[in-house]
Amino acid sequence: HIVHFLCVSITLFNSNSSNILYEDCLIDFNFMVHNPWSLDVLLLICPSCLSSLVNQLVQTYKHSCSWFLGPFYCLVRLFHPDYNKPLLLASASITVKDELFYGLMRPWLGQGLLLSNGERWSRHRRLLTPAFHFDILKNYVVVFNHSTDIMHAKWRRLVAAGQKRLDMFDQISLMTLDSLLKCTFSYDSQCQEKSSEYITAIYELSTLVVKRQHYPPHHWDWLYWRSANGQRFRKACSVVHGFTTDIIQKRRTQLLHQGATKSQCVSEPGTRKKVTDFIDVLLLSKVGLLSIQSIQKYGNPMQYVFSGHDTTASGISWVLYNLAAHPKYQERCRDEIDSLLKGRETEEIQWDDLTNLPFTTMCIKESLRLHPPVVALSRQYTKDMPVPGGRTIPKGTISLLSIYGTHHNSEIWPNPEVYDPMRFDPEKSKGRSSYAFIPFSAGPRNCIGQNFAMAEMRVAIALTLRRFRVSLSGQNVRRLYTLILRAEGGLLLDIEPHNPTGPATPT
Ligand code: HEM
Repeated sequence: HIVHFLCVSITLFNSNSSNILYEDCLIDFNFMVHNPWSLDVLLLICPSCLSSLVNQLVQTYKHSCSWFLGPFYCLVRLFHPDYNKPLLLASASITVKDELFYGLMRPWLGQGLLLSNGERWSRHRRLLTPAFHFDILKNYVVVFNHSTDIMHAKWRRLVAAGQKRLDMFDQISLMTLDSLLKCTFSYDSQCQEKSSEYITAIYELSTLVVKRQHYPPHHWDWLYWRSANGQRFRKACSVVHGFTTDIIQKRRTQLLHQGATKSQCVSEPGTRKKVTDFIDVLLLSKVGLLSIQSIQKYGNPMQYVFSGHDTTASGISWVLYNLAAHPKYQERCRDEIDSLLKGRETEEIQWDDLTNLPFTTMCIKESLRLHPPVVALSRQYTKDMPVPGGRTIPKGTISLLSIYGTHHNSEIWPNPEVYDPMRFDPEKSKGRSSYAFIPFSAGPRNCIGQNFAMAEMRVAIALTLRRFRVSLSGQNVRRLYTLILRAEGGLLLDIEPHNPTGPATPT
């Protein structure tokens, strides 16, 4: 690590050898020259410059390019569907999630689905797939409505108190955390109304992982665990792990008393049999009720909360931002939602309604293209990987599949910076590669929660537009690459209550 640290410094200070990576980050390069001993100069990836850096790279290299981080790491960055395809479709047995990017999350998230590889991953994925069955997801729509209602009640109180400018990320990530904890752990955290040690710990961990990622000396465990941040990380981990173990223990005892079996987990398609939730699917394996130790072998279940709440919150926040920036699309979505709910006694969005919001869904997809919550995937392969043009990515090379880059590639998406929901009109989508739009990744390691996320996004967007108008706050919004795509300084939007013609009060 020390050698790498020095080599990275040399690379950074030698502008000739770093012309690709730092073309767009010259501001930081100047900063480095003036502060040669500041450890901050080793911020390899300047989060707020990175999105424009990737834009620039995509414009120059339409398919792929490579980066050298010191002499040790060669990264291949891919931005084209034809290049993404063979890598995304590679079997799990030769695909490895590399440690440079994912390893830092391991002390928190353990060896679960998100971070495991090979046979362990396959077993785990088979175990969890039933937890995302449509018959289970259907029941979550009630929860999505309810969590959104709680958020809107809070917004109304804030507006009444004179505060109409809100940071969407703050508001929406609490809402998605609330609903995810209810859906996955049957746990009502009330996190939208009151703060808790556990919620604070989750926030702390997300922030500390990003800080560590951007500070190479802390990639070295020995140093990190002795640092103040390392100790904060350890403390937050023990709060989160203690919390989940407790919830699982309680649910396990309940199931034990009820004599529950696996057959109760998933209802038969089309029937209304008892449906248990995610934690039950995890606990009730085909060999019977799993022990806490066996559950932990599958990794900390907390990772589903992590993978699910911040990503969905980023997705919803950027949709609202794009609709605030394009009032005509906002109005068109609102008309669609108003006519869907017309004549109903309640404002609840139901499962069957989700397929009846075609324009709103196009707006959501276009936002996921322009502002994908997960900006890149990182992989290593245990075999040489052939890509188009007779080229090969040598085995072991870190391959960054740039979701952001692919979605901003002008070869695939003309005028990529323009927000145009009509790109997702079924007629216009014909003939487009399935690997051109990959917010949820693709292939065997795609996002297991994508239907969950799309359902929650549609419910939250529909109810928000039904009850509020959103407009830009006038603040300059700059994309910020962290573990997920955020906005520098928060995503501030102005909200104004809107009274639809139908019933105005949430159920
Ligand atoms: C808009 C919301 C979401 C987006 C954009 C998103 C995106 C992604 C992406 C790109 C991956 C691949 C990551 C990689 O290979 O490194 C992924 C994996 C995953 N996601 Fe999501 N996700 C979202 C919501 C959710 C939700 C709601 C859940 C759970 C409730 C979830 C659970 C997971 C899990 C467990 C994996 C690992 C799957 C595997 O490796 O087999 N995600 N997600």
